[in-house]
Amino acid sequence: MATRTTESFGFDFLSRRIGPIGPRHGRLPQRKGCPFVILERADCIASLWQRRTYDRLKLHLPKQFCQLPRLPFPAHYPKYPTRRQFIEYLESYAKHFDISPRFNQTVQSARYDETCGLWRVSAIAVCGERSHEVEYIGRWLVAASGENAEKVVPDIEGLSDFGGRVTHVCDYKSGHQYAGERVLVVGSGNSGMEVSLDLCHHNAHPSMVVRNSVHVLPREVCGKSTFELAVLLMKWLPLRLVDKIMLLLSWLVLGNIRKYGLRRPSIGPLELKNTNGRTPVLDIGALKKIKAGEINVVPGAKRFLPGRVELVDGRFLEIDSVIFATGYRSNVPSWLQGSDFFSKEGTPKQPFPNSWKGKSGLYAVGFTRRGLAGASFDAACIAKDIGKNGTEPSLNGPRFWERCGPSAQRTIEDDEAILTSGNFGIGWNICFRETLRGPKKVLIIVIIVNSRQGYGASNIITKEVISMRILAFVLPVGALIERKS
Ligand SMILES: NC(=O)C1=CN([C@@H]2O[C@H](COP(=O)(O)OP(=O)(O)OC[C@H]3O[C@@H](n4cnc5c(N)ncnc54)[C@H](OP(=O)(O)O)[C@@H]3O)[C@@H](O)[C@H]2O)C=CC1
Ligand SMILES: O=C(O)C(=O)Cc1c[nH]c2ccccc12
Repeated sequence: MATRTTESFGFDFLSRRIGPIGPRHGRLPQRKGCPFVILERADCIASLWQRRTYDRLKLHLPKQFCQLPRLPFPAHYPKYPTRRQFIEYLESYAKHFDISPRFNQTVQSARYDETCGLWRVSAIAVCGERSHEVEYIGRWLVAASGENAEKVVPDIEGLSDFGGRVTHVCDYKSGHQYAGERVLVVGSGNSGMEVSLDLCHHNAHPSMVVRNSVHVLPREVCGKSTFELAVLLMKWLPLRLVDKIMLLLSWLVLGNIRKYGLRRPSIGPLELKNTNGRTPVLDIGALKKIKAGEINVVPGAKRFLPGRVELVDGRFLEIDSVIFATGYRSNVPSWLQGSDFFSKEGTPKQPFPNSWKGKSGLYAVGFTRRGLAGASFDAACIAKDIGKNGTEPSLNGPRFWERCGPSAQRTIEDDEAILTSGNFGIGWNICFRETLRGPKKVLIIVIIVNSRQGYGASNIITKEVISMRILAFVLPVGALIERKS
């Protein structure tokens, strides 16, 4: 039978994806002595990197911009680690710091319970054929489900009639399966460019849809990373001047890209990244293939027909397959309830660098469109903030939670419903829960007391509740939870 389990935590760290961001922010509070739990919907860490990236992928920023705090990449790693190396690094990171996410747990909802001043998170835990609901209760909630939680596939007319293979780039592994095929790659971000290049390497014939302006920068100028150069120049020069230098260098290395169907945006690459979040393409060889005519640049796709596509300029292209490299989106709005901290697109409304802290103990890590370095910044701010609260005298820290032991865990039938809850003042709260077991209704009262009063206090409260003449089954300190003062 499906059951529901409730667990209480002094500190909850919730993540639905343990990419580079999960272990990172899991690590920091641990150092501060805060217990936490990381929820992960996949069955492994770094699931995006393990399952949703192609074989040939390498980091396109130098490794020093992609490492997590307190454990650098191994010295023997190359400047641009491969996908495999990056995954191994993340796995060793989790192992080194003893970070064990709870896998196969998908958060359904998270909401702040005003009454007890705590976050309530409901997750579906899958174990083989069985699944059950788990409720986590905690004082803090960190949204770390990422900017790339779900793939974006545009709804283009006629796609269902196309008849050929249709894939999103997150399911693309290599061009091996596309040898000899005419492939339409929709999208010209870093994924679209790199997949088109990989297709060329496998003797496929890609046409890449570029519907908009795009900044293409060489990954390196004279053996030096363009990104690193930009970071360096930003220390002394204003953003717009750095952008001008980047564009000049790009022109020197790549030439005029306009004649290949690639228009540059009117705003410079770094300014555009800062204002719109659009990442410039860091070219690792696709441009050469475009110049050689091996990657055919085409305008927007208007509609699909069996075996072909009609472009917005009225041309028709015969194609065998379609790969959507049309990006990803956040899924925070689908599970975070009652908070106006996130926009409907699922990213914090406050811009960087103030996007990591919401109200009532809500935090966000990794939504700043600043790659791994941005997530690192958020994580450090959050850990520091929680660490500050954690040393308040009203809080007992992790020892309290250890003392709670098994009493902090209970299992209730899944047809239980929260009936009501009330704040009874003087440092404790009571939540009434109703459980329907067959025809009989049982009222369960979960007592939430200030931890410092311990079990003794909860007994007193229990007696008081009973003396209030409520017909009740009192759960023995079902959820002893630190009350937010
Ligand atoms: N080696 C590496 O390190 C790599 C890193 N990345 C990173 O991963 C992240 C995701 O990149 P990516 O997957 O490229 O996604 P992006 O969101 O960066 O790019 C999506 C692309 O799809 C286009 N697009 C969206 N909808 C349509 C449509 N209906 N018709 C035509 N084009 C469309 C967009 O065009 P428009 O601009 O008009 O919206 C854009 O060019 C980025 O941060 C990127 O830098 C990705 C690949 C490799
Ligand atoms: O990969 C991303 O989305 C990033 O935010 C980091 C990043 C990758 N390439 C860049 C080029 C310019 C500025 C940031 C990045």
